[in-house]
Amino acid sequence: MSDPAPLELRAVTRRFKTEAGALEVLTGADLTLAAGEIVALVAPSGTGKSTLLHLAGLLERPDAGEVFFAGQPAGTLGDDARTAIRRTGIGFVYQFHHLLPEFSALENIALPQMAAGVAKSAADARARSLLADFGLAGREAHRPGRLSGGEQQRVAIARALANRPRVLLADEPTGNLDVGTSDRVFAELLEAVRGQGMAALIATHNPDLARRMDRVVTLSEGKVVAG
Ligand SMILES: Nc1ncnc2c1ncn2[C@@H]1O[C@H](COP(=O)(O)OP(=O)(O)OP(=O)(O)O)[C@@H](O)[C@H]1O
Repeated sequence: MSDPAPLELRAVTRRFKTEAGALEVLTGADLTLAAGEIVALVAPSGTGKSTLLHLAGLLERPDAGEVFFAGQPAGTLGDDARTAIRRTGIGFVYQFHHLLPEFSALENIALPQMAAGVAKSAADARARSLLADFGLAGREAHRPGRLSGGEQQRVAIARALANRPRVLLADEPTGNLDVGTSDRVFAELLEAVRGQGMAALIATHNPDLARRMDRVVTLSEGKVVAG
């Protein structure tokens, strides 16, 4: 039998209570990420991209349907087991870097590894190597406030890759950068994801960036369809 997909959302539904009544944002949406596949999620504002990423990242539970992580139905797991998967199996990159301002670039990348049980010396070595990969050798001791926007986002990407997750989820990962910087940082992100053989789901409003991925999907009436 072939290995299970790194990530599969099967018939997931998510509804919210609003003043106007119940809003069903996802209505039985299906999406499978094959091993090593990089999928772009391009859909108009408010159609449920972040909601889908929150379900995929085990940050929220669907109201119906199931999310499978490496074949395991995540709905059957308790919060501690889901947190453990989030910590080591899934990397997250957001539009705004969300780095810890009081810690150095190196510490921001080493800390999530140590939280996952890696010894400090090994975590520091991996952080140094990732910073070098992203052209940031020499910036190890800088706090985020002393880095440019592009550099901050590179550190955030390096942090997401630090535990060698199977799956990367990103919500407008370069949406906060100017066009030229966004282009370069995005290329580096794709190269790193491909280099590690990870599967990725990346939401973007930028059609040029979407075209560089393996497949484009969109959201229509609460379902995932080809983009
Ligand atoms: N916690 C919540 N409570 C109520 N409504 C919510 C909640 N989260 C999201 N929504 C609603 O669900 C819909 C989809 O939101 P979501 O953030 O997933 O959209 P999006 O496609 O990511 O939008 P954008 O591109 O603007 O970030 C929106 O109408 C939003 O107002």
